[in-house]
Amino acid sequence: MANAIVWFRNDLRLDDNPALRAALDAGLAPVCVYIHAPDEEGDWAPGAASNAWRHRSLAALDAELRKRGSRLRLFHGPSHATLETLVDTCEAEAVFWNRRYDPAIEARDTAIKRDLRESGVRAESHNGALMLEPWSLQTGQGGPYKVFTPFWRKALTELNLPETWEAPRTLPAVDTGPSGVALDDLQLAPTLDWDTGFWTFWDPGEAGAHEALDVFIDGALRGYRASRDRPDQAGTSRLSPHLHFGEIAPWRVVAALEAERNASTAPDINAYVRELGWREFAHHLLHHFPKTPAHNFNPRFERFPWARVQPAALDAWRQGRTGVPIVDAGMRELWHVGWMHNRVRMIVGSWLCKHMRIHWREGAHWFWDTLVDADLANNTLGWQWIGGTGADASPYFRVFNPVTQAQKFDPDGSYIARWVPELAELPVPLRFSPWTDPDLLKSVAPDYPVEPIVNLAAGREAALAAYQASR
Ligand SMILES: Cc1cc2nc3c(=O)[nH]c(=O)nc-3n(C[C@H](O)[C@H](O)[C@H](O)COP(=O)(O)OP(=O)(O)OC[C@H]3O[C@@H](n4cnc5c(N)ncnc54)[C@H](O)[C@@H]3O)c2cc1C
Repeated sequence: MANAIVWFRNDLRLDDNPALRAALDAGLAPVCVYIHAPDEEGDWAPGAASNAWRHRSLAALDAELRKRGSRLRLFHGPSHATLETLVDTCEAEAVFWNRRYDPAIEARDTAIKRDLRESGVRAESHNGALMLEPWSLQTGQGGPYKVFTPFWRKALTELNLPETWEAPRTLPAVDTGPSGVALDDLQLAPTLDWDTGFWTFWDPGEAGAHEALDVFIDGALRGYRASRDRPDQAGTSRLSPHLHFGEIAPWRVVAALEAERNASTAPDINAYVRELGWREFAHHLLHHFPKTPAHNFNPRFERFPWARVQPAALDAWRQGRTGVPIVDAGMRELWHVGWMHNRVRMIVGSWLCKHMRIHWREGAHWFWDTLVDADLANNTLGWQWIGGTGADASPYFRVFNPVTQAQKFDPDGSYIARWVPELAELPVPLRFSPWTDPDLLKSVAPDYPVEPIVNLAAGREAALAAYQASR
């Protein structure tokens, strides 16, 4: 049996893995490799939380491969040269991989594919991450979509999801070629154990992804439409890091949900699939507007008077010490868990970009380093949306009031009490705005800021004035 390199990247799974399947369908024995090359990711080398996740996910993938008689070989980049060496030393006829869509990676992969083909090697990339390729939909005028609703309406008419595919129970063992380096040599795991809190919440790897999906289907799916906005409840699937690392295919998620469809679950399933649609839209935008991770989608914001960054104020936001409980709860959840509820991502983002008037890029970079689901397409869309600078965005003049947001989405203050425990002794209404009773606040939580770092009303007015001035 001849060999093929299967180059794993953000597709750290065996089931529903089109590249692995292509190698097997071609009658080739897969040599499974992962190449660590963060300097090839342009300005967006993976952050610390992402690396911590990847370390465990690679270990899980290797364990799954070994159960089947194969193994994962790990290498340091550069990717191009490493693949060429592997083709020679493993006597491989072909290289298969699943596509990634980050601009720097797309450019790199295009060059690698061209060069491999020119040297007579079969080089093939597949879609392992999305329900629709980012370039597959066009507006009536022939351009990219910039608004989600028409994009998704069109996408629903074009969706043709693949059947799910189970990887074989055994895979050929290939002995030729280098065995690679040890996982620890990639230095992905943190040297200080700041991530210990993560692993009570998460189980990286394909089995963990399947488990998270099962938990969601047995629990939060029913009622998702309403509870997805409630950070005080386990109302969402928490599949985002699993989807980002490709530990589960989106079409497997949809197939599992569709199996539950009936008159009562249909609204929740439709709402969930629509959220997956935002993920598709984010990749569509990133593909067509590759500069948006660093530049405002809406060019008029190039003139916007963002505030000069005060390091102490930015640190207060990052560390959850702004004096606004729902903002601080979100930022502390992020630090402890590597994840934050979507509603709270919007609240902390609005606070940063509007009340503090700090450029959304600062927020995007902090999320990039601290989120286990950090994803260039989704993070860019999320920050440009909440910053008001994006394609289909919340307008800049819509300034979230963090007190009314907390009252609405954390009505008994339990999310705040969980992540800002020093405020748990306060009566519920005061947990939303503790500065309104400074004496009680000082007696209950002497170390908590007595007032917000930006006055709510004044910050809102200043943001709106800056917006007006830049029009
Ligand atoms: C400022 C900001 C930054 C964000 N950064 C990221 C990021 O780096 N990575 C990331 O995956 N998501 C990001 N999001 C989107 C969203 O917050 C997360 O996808 C969601 O909270 C993940 O939780 P879940 O899996 O339980 O979501 P669920 O509600 O269970 O949704 C299911 C899946 O749909 C997708 N999805 C849901 N909402 C969105 C959305 N608004 N945009 C794109 N895809 C979505 C995700 O893949 C998610 O796993 C960001 C949102 C904001 C406002």
